[in-house]
Amino acid sequence: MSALQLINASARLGGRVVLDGVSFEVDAGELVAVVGPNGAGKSSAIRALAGLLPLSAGEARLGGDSVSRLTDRQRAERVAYLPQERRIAWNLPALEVAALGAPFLSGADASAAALKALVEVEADHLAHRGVAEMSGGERARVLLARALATGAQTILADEPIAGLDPDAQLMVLERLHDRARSGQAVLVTLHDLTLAARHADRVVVLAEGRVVADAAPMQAMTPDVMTRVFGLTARWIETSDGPLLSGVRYSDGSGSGVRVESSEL
Ligand SMILES: Nc1ncnc2c1ncn2[C@@H]1O[C@H](COP(=O)(O)OP(=O)(O)OP(=O)(O)O)[C@@H](O)[C@H]1O
Repeated sequence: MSALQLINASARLGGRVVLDGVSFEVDAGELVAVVGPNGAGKSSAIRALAGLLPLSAGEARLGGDSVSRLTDRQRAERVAYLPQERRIAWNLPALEVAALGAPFLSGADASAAALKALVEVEADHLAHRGVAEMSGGERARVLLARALATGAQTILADEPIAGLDPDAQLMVLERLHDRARSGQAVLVTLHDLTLAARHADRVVVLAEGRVVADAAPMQAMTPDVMTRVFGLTARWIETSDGPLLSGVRYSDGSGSGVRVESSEL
């Protein structure tokens, strides 16, 4: 039984189809990355699995049970959700914010779990600082610590490395990888395709609310898929640090028009 599953999931927002028959699953012990262009439906898929986006058809399952039939408490016990939005309403110290991730523990145990999670994301030096007085990247680490403090079987992290410096990006992916290796199921959305290739066990490519590919990274993000989904002519370069994606954007988005820019992705 998979830790999480979307089965033919469809959803609409504001009258638009945002998920259109999406199916994929993540097993315990796996780190799976969802990639795709802006608006592809990545956050919608994560929100559906967290029980925050109702489906018009199909099913989202956590631990084999339909998310729609779980109580709020059961969902909170089974899933840690790191939203893309990093706003925190109150200027609480980081330790207290991280402790919110462990609501089923008593005060001292919750604080211990929170501190452990802050250490894990190398943010324990921020433990007593108010989150409103932090940089965006520092706050991102605190919110990741809050998600890790839950100890839930499944971690859903929506763009967990956005806005982080390069060292912190690698650190966060390594921590999530560690969590997968210790038996949790981890689903992340990523825009950095090179990091997705290096850190994910599997990559799900979404475009316009549909799954275009679901396979090991190099099988999922083929040059053909890069062209069809991202409008890039892309090639993977093998380096001693792992694969590196080099892409060229063409002005007509087809991968075959006028070359306008070259970049490392
Ligand atoms: N509250 C909303 N009301 C209406 N449409 C929405 C709403 N939120 C998102 N959408 C639309 O749903 C589609 C999917 O959005 P989603 O946030 O899932 O994409 P995404 O792949 O996560 O994008 P990004 O990479 O930009 O974060 C987009 O077309 C978006 O405009």
